[in-house]
Amino acid sequence: MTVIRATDLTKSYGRVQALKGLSLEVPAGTVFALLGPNGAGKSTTVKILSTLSRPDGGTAEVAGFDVLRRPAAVRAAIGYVSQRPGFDPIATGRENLVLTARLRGIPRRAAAARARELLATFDLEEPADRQAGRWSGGMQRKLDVAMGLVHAPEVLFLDEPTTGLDPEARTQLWATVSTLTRTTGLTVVLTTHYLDEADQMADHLLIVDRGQAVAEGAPEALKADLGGDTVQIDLRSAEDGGRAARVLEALPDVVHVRRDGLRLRAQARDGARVLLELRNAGVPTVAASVAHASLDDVYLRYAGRAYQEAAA
Ligand SMILES: Nc1ncnc2c1ncn2[C@@H]1O[C@H](COP(=O)(O)OP(=O)(O)OP(=O)(O)O)[C@@H](O)[C@H]1O
Repeated sequence: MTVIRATDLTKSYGRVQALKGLSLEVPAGTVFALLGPNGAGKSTTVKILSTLSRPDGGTAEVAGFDVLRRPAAVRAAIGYVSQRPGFDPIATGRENLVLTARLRGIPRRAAAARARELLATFDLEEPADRQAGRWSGGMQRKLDVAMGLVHAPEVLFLDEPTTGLDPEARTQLWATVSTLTRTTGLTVVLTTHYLDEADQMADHLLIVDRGQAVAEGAPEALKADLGGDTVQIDLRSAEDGGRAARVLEALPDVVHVRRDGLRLRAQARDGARVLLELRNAGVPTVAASVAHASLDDVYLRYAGRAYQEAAA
């Protein structure tokens, strides 16, 4: 079942075209990640889907409601956790949750019960009655996510949920979110510029570059589509580079041979065999490595530039 469907979304801010016709479909009960470098258009997409911003063109439906015609119904069906903290630092964690629930129209007693339940789910019972402003960054982030879940939404939007968190807090948040989707059927849509986060968390991934979707699928499938191993070879001279490229291009099962100065990269079904063929052809190498294809390789293949380069 599809819980979000967006078609051909466009959005400009003055002369900046943030979205140039982006479409997506999110299956219910999954973690769906929008991955891309800063400025790719991820936040703009999430803001449109959560009714915080209007598209210039295109359509979007969330939980069966059109975002432009039924914004109130969409808002009732979703939770939204922005990049910036949303809790009141002077109030305790419990007070923040109860207040959020009351603002959502939940009666007093039920609000207190929901707060208790969420504090337990997010392992926040210990600091619950201390001011949230004094909590650790990881705890505060969990509180923000818990506040987004107070009214038990169908869909939870998380904009860059782990930016600024230490590795342990990130891992904890990933674990909690994936448990939630498995146990409650919640659909999570998150944006991230971390390749490892997208790789580990997402059931389904949409790679966004310059306002457009460039690739889509399960992380494992996207990597597998590249054809197995990534081979990287460093050569001594441009002449050796040319020879090596010719050897690689003549091999079956080797694709996307790219030269970058004295470095050669290619996708191969059997990376070790490629290195052997190069040795048999007598091409000397300075260094060589074989690794499973990563999301970095997926990005390079579909966006046509390295992820680091795009992020810079
Ligand atoms: N309110 C705004 N006014 C002007 N330009 C904007 C505004 N919001 C976004 N933009 C521009 O639109 C483009 C897409 O921005 P968006 O925030 O959607 O990207 P992003 O992929 O979410 O990146 P980030 O992680 O930096 O938020 C960028 O060029 C950005 O500078």
